[in-house]
Amino acid sequence: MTDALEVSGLRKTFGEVVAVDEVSFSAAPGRTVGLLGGNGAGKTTTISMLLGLLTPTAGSVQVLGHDLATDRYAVLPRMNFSSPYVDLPHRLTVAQNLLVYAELYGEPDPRERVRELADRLQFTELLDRATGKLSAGQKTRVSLAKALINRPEVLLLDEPTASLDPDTGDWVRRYLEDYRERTSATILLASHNMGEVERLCDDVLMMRRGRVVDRGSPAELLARYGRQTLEDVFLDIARERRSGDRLEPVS
Ligand SMILES: Nc1ncnc2c1ncn2[C@@H]1O[C@H](COP(=O)(O)OP(=O)(O)OP(=O)(O)O)[C@@H](O)[C@H]1O
Repeated sequence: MTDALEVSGLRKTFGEVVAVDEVSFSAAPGRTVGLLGGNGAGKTTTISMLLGLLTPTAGSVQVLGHDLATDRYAVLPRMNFSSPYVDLPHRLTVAQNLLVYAELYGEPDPRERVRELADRLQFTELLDRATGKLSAGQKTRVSLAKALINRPEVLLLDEPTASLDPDTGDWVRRYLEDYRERTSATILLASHNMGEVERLCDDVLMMRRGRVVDRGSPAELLARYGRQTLEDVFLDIARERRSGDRLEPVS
């Protein structure tokens, strides 16, 4: 079976700054891969290259069997993303913004698709509000609706529950689990929320200064570091102690 995502030797430099270095991983259809790392670790830069928004300095990205560098238009309609860093136009209402995307993706009945998503993600009462006047949490929900509008087979999520209160955050996580179950979508999730990563991800890549410094399923990582939570594993990696070139967990 072809992997839905296949990333090989990905590298991105901005002048002197090496933002992403030698990142390789793959994800089979239906799997969820987590990107974990502190501020500046390279998560957003990696996602931007997977979307074709940034051109890699080196390496390759295959999505659903297509090389993103040469064949991106074959695959962009089948993927989508949400990111707190991308703002929708403020003056348009939520419905107007989402309609633009529904039309762009060629939905046969764009208005019905927007109504359906607003209903599913429980923000029907926001449809006629100006997008710029929404709270951060409301924007996050609308951004998720935008990400799901074309029923993506590959979904890239940068901090999907940022700014959500715990109850709404939990609701979004359940929604994503349900979406994955219904569609077998492949999800790449960058998050600072360790509980979220532990719950949703089959595989986790731990990033530090642009590199993947450890990887495995949440259970494997917990066992390897002898920790109870991914948060503790994360702290071990963030406060690494090196022996030669080997990364050793801090006891
Ligand atoms: N356009 C740019 N020009 C110069 N440097 C950049 C640019 N974009 C990112 N960087 C640098 O690349 C590195 C990785 O940044 P990136 O945004 O990918 O990290 P991140 O893991 O998403 O961090 P955060 O958790 O804070 O969002 C950082 O050192 C950042 O300053």
